Amino acid sequence: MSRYLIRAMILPMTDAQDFYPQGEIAIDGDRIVSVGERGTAPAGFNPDRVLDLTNHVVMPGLINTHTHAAMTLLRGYADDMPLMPWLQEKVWPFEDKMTPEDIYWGSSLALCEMLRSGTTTMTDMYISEEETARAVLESGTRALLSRGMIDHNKEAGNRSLQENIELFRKYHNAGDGRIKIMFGPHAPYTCSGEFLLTVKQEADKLGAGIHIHLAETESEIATIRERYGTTPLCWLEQQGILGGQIIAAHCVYLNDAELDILKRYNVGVAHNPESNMKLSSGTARIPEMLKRGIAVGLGTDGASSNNDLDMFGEMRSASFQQKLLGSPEDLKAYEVLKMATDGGATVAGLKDLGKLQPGYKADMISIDFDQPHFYPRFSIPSHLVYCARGGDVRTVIVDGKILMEDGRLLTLDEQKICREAEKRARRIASEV
Ligand SMILES: CSC[C@H]1O[C@@H](n2cnc3c(O)ncnc32)[C@H](O)[C@@H]1O
Ligand SMILES: [Zn+2]
Repeated sequence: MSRYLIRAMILPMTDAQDFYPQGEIAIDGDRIVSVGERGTAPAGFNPDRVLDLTNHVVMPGLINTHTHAAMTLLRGYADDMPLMPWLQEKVWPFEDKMTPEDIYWGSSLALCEMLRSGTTTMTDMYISEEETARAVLESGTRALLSRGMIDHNKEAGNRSLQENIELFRKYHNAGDGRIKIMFGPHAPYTCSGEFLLTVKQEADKLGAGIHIHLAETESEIATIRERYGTTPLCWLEQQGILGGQIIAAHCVYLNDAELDILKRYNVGVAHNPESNMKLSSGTARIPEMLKRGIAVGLGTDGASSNNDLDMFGEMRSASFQQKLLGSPEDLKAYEVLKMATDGGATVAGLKDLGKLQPGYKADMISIDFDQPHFYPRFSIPSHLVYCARGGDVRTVIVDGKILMEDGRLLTLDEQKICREAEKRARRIASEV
C-alpha cells in the first residue's frame, strides 16, 4: 500500500464548475484522501512518491459499461453487416471454435487496449468468463463480469447458468473487491421466459445483478412482437425480471412509456453509440433518458462491432450522433464525460467510483495536455470529448496502484499478448 501525492490539472467530475488548474491529489492505499488546489493535502501527509504530472489533466478512470473483451480476437473478421446475420453467419461460428485459453489471451489484449486508452473498469459478458477474470486479476483493473447465457435448449441454458453461479462463487469480490460478478442472459430473443426467470431467481439468491442486451434492433422488436405480442422491455416486465440491479445494453428502440418503465425499475442503460452505428442498429434516445433521470453509462460493445475499445472515441461519437439527429445542444461535453465516469459508476452499482473526491476509490488517469491538439485551452471538458484520443492517456491508477506510467504498461506483457492474440485468431479463423 503506497501513499502518492499527484500534482496536475485536476477535473474531479464532482460538479461542472470544479477544476483545479494547479491541483493536488493525495492517495493513501486504495482511497483518495484529498483533492484540491496545491497545498490542500492534509498537514503531515507524507507521500512515498510525488507524481509530477504538470501539464497533464487528471480525471476519474473511464467506465466501459458494456463490452465482450475477448472479441478483440474477432477484430476485422466480420465487418459491414447488420446484427443478426453478423452474429449467426460469422460471430457465433467463430466463437464455437474458441478455447478457454483463447478467451484469456483475447481478454488480455482488450485489457492492454483499455488501459492504454484510460478505461479502469469494464462491464463484460462472455463465454468462459473465468478466463476473463484471470486476465483482469493479472492486469489490476476493475470489472463486473458475467457468463453470457443463451438457452438454445434446456441443457445448454442450465449448463451456462451453473457456470455463472460457479463464476460468482469463485470470483465475486476477488482481487481486493475489484471483481464483481453479475448474471448475463444474452437477450430476450435468445432466452426463453422460463430460463430468464430461473436466472433472475438465482441472481437474487446471491444478491447479484443482471446484464442483458435489450431493444437493440428493429429486427429484435419484430421477433419479440411476433413471439409474445409485446415489446422486449414489456415482456421482461411481464416475466418478473425487472427490479434489483439490471444493466440493459443498447436500449435503442424504446417508446416514452418504456422509458418510464426503465426509470420506475431503476434499470441502468449501457449506451453503445459506435456499435449501434456500425451495425446500423439505430440511435438510442439518450437526451430523453437523461431528462427522466435514467442512469446512463457508455460502452464500446465488443471489438468486432466497433472496432476499438477507446472510450475517448466513444464519447465523441456519443455526442456527435445525438447532434446529427437532434440539435447541437444535445449531449454537451460535460454531460458525456459524466456518462463515461459517474454515470457508468451508477449503472455498475459502484458507489465510490466515477469522481475524484475524498473517500472514493483511487481510480484515475492522466492525459498529456501539452500537445498541439489541446491548445488553446479554452475548455478542458470540450478538449477531452472533442479532441482527445485514447493514445493521449499517459498514467493509469486503479485501486491506488499505478498500472500505466508514462505510457508504459506495468502489469501486462503487451508484446507477448499481441503475438499470442494474432496467432490464436488466425488459428480459430482457419478452423471455422
Ligand atoms: C453469449 S456471450 C455474449 C454474446 O453476445 C454477442 N454479442 C456481441 N455483440 C453483440 C450485440 O451487439 N448484440 C447482441 N449480441 C452481441 C457475442 O458475440 C457473444 O456471443
Ligand atoms: Zn454486446
